[in-house]
This record gives sequence, structure tokens and C-alpha cells, in this order.
Amino acid sequence: MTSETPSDEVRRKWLKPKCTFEDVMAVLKSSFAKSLDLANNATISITKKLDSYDDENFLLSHTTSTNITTKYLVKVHNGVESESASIIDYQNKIMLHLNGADGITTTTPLTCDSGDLCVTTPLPVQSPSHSPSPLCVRLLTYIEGTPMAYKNVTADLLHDAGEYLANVDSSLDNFDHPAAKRFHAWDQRNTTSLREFVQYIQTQERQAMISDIIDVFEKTVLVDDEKLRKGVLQSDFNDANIILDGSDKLAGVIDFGDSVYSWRVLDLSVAMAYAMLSSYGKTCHSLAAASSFLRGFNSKYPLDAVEKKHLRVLVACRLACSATLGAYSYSQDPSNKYLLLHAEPCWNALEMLWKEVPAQVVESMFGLACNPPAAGGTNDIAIPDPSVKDILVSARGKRERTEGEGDKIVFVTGNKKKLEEVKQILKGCELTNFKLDLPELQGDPLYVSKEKCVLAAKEIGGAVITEDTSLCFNALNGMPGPYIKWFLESCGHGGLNKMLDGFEDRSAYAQTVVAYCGGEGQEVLLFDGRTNGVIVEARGPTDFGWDPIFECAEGGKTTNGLTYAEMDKAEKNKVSHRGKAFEQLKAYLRKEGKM
Ligand SMILES: O=P(O)(O)OP(=O)(O)OP(=O)(O)OC[C@H]1O[C@@H](n2cnc3c(O)ncnc32)[C@H](O)[C@@H]1O
Ligand SMILES: [Mg+2]
Repeated sequence: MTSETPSDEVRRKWLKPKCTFEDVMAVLKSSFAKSLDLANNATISITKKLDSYDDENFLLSHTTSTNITTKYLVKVHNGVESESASIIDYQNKIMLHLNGADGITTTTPLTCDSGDLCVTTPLPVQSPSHSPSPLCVRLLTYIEGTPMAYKNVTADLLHDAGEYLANVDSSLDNFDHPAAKRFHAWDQRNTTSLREFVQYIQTQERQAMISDIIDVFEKTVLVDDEKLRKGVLQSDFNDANIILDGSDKLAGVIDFGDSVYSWRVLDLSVAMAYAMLSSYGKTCHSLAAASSFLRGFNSKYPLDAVEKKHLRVLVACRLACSATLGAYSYSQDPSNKYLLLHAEPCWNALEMLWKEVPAQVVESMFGLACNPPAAGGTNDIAIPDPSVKDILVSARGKRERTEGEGDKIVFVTGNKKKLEEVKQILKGCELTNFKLDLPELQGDPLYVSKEKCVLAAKEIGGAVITEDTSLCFNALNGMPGPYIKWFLESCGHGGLNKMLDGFEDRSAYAQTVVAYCGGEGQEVLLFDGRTNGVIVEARGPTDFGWDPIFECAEGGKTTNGLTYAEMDKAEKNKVSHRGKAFEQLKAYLRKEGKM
């Protein structure tokens, strides 16, 4: 390891370039005239400044005397990196190594008039007392396209990005450079060095969470240092560094500024953390986003057992690093409220990953992404994040009651099979049905059911019933619970069974929470029915949800030991979660004279 220490993070703030277009033009004219062919009447102009965290990047438009225009990128390095010629050389070599290998495209450096691949010259920096400082300037080819950050990211795109990074890493397995073995605060192998920055985090609760992550990292991951495969990493595969072409296919990867020699799996965990924050991840699928990326990566660059074991903690470490160093940046520049705003999605993703969703569930999802079910079901594990609000609410209109519907109670569901069962259970009650795909809300089963009913009452007008059904695994503290629909769609019966592999306890309970509302704005009443059982390999007809894998543990000889799918409907209704919940509703309606 070379001499850089964590306090370089502090110096990076002072020595961040602060150049004008004129400053940059002057460097180009004095040091890159040959590459830019300026003697032969080629013209250059800087068209804009591009985003950068620690450096400064400028887009250059170059037009030859024959009117051919090409774009280039001018990179002015942070003063800290500029001090180390070997690190800049390392970045240049890595790009030249990767470009063209395995279908990979990356930017590559052009030579200066001196024959070197960069020039170091005094330029203005953020801290007036350090200005000007010697900064390294490079002229790089520009990959045409749009950063993924500005695109509508999908699970498929993340999967492809995962494959792309796997190719990059395979190629980097054949690359080495002495400068790669350096200290870098953003290298998650150094997660413990985050401790000195925890004090800058704004709330005690978040400070405690970060400290907890660092402790867990130290006790469980760091101890496996020797077992973890190592190599040179790209280290920053985020959606600003992934370029897409006009048909939204991967066109290239840019920015090797964070590249280090470290644990191979970190390239993946960093990218998974960023996938959680991508536009797909943010719109209620952050774990699905990470899983899709993982699925693509692992299909080309299979992880080993130790890497898989630590993936969840390492993804958390990256989010923790971004959030914590973001808090530090804010403490250095409190007028910049944008820094706080920018960090919030990262904190949300971290709180979800570390606190809200049980570790076993995350690990099961990641496990499934590495071993997708051989047949049936899709491979994307589309669990919505628990903390995301229903964005459709305000867009929903109200439906008028149809003639003949009168005062009948409307059972609102999008599920035919539920309706069949409910009609049987509520025989004798004036019930009508309306098929509506209500949003799949997040939260505990009682909350989900209640909110569903509020939405239905708003849309339908008059008395409505809704229900929400959960399948809760005891070994997973009740998960998937209300998210069972997503798990079932994504993983199938086999995948649900696999989630419990490694646990002795395969017991579960089915829960239906029926919600009744007399009309819009009125109180919502809840009726909770539960039935105990065990999760087994599928038995019986497969026409209703998870019926074939739920073996009932109640009801004596006629039902105990049979899966719901193996029972006839009348038998199921007698013991089922739904039967129990609707019997309570029936009793209420009778009491109120509504039935
Ligand atoms: O319109 P709604 O009423 O919400 O219908 P849904 O099908 O979306 O139902 P849920 O949101 O309650 O999700 C429950 C999931 O569990 C399945 N399911 C519900 N009841 C079941 C039962 O009794 N046996 C097996 N699977 C069931 C159902 O197909 C869903 O995949
Ligand atoms: Mg539903």
C-alpha cells in the first residue's frame, strides 16, 4: 500500500479544480496542439462542464479543417491525484488495456506534445489559499451516448449492465499495475476507516446504524480477507459511468478514478448499491434492481461461496460509505443543502436493506439471483420496497355505482379464485363484485388491508369489502407476508421452498385480513383470519396461488396434512385463513342487520 491516508479525503475538497473554460483552453493550446491538429486550422471549443465529484470534466468539440466534428473529454484531476503520476499512469494503462477487449469500450487518453499521456500545470482550485495548485490534465476520447442516469432503467438493462461489468472484471483479471495497490477511502476493504467520519452524520440513529454496519463488517467480512479473491477493480460502476447508445444498449464504461486493487466482489457490490439507487431501483424496486444486476454479473463471472456470503453486508458498506462521506462533505459546506437532498435516497435504501427487510430475505433474493429456478417463473425478483408509497392514489378517479347494484356490498378484488371462495363462504349475503387491480401496498398486513379498503371505497362509492392475503414464514419473521404475490410471481413454488433451505423451521401461517367500509370516509373494520401450516414441495392442482405448497396443520383428519390444493373448496373454506376472516365479517354483518 502506498502513502495515501484517509485525511486525503479532506485535502480532496481543498484541491478540487475550479477552472474556467479559458483556463482549460489555454492548457489545450499549449500542450495538446499536435493531437488536436491545431496547426492545420482545426478549431476547438469547450461546450460544457460535466458533473464530477472530485475532479472537473469539460466537453470539447473539435472540428477539422475539412469540417469533421468529434467530441473529446478534458479531465482536470483533483490536486490529490495530480500529485501521483503513477496513479494517473495507472488509469491510462487500465483504459488502454480494456478498450476493445471482450466487447468493452472505454475512453482512452490522447498524447500531449511532450509524448506523455497527461500534462501537469498550475490551475485554480477550490481553496483560495491553495490556489493555484499543480493539476494534471488529460485529453480523452468521448463515448457517444447518454449516461444510464438519464435513462429509464429497467431490470433487463441492469441485468445487461451486470454482464458488462463481469466482462470488465474478467479482462481486469489479466491486468496489474504497481499503483493499483493503494489506500482509497472508497475501497470497501477499508470500511473501518469510515469510523472517523461517523461524527458528521446528522442524527444519532443514523450514526448508530453506520457504526453497526462497520462493526458487522469488521467481525464477519474483514476476517475473511485472505479468502476473498482479489484483483484490479473499476470500483465505481454507477449509472453516471455507464454509457448507453441510441437503442439503450451498453455503449461503454468511463471513469477509472476510484480504481484500486481490492476484493473482486467489491466491483459487484458497488454496482449493486448503485442499482438500488437507479431510476428502476428508486421506483419501489431497489432490492429487485440489485438482484437483476447480480443475476447478470453472476451468469458471466460466477461468485464463490465466500463472496456470496458477504454480498449483503458489502452492498450496505458501499451505501454506508456514500452516505457517511456525503454527510462529511455537507459538514464542510453547510450552505450546500443539495448534498443532504442528494444523500437521502441513499439513506432510505440503506435503512431498508439494513433494518426493514430481514437479512435472510435479502440473502434469499440474492441467492435466487445466483441460482435462478431452472424452469418457470421470471428471474427478476420483483419485491417492492416496504417504504414506497402508492403513487397512483391521486391519479385514481371515482367509479359510479351501476344500476341494479343498489345497496349491495361490493367485494373488490382482481383475483377470480378469491372471489369464488368468498361467494361460497358468504352464501346468503347480497354481494356483488367489482374487478379492480388495487395497488399492492407495503406495510404490515393490517395496514395494507385497511389502506386497500380506503382506496376501494373512494373509487366504488358505498359499502365495500376488500381483503389482503399474506403467507408468512415463521423462520423469516413473517416474510414474505403481504409481499407473497411478488415472491410467488418471481420465484415460483420451487423458489419459495428454496428460501427456507437452511432453516429447520418450515412452518408458516396463511393470513387473510378482510376490511369492510360502509362508504367513503367511514371507519374501516378489520377481520383477521389465520391458519397454520408447513411449506412443502408442490402437491395438487396449481390453479390458485401458493395453495399447492401450503400443507395445512389444522382441522383434524379431513384437512391436516393435506395441501390446500389437495382439498376440495368446501373443506378448504372450513379451515382456511380466508374462511375464518370472512366468518367474522359475516357475524358482524348479521349483528348489524346487513345480512
Ligand atoms: O386484487 P386483490 O384482492 O389484491 O388480489 P391479489 O391476487 O392481488 O391478492 P393479494 O394482493 O392478497 O396477494 C395475495 C397473493 O397470494 C395468493 N393467494 C391469495 N389467497 C390465496 C389462497 O387462499 N391460496 C393460495 N394463494 C392465495 C394470490 O394469488 C396472490 O398472489
Ligand atoms: Mg393484490
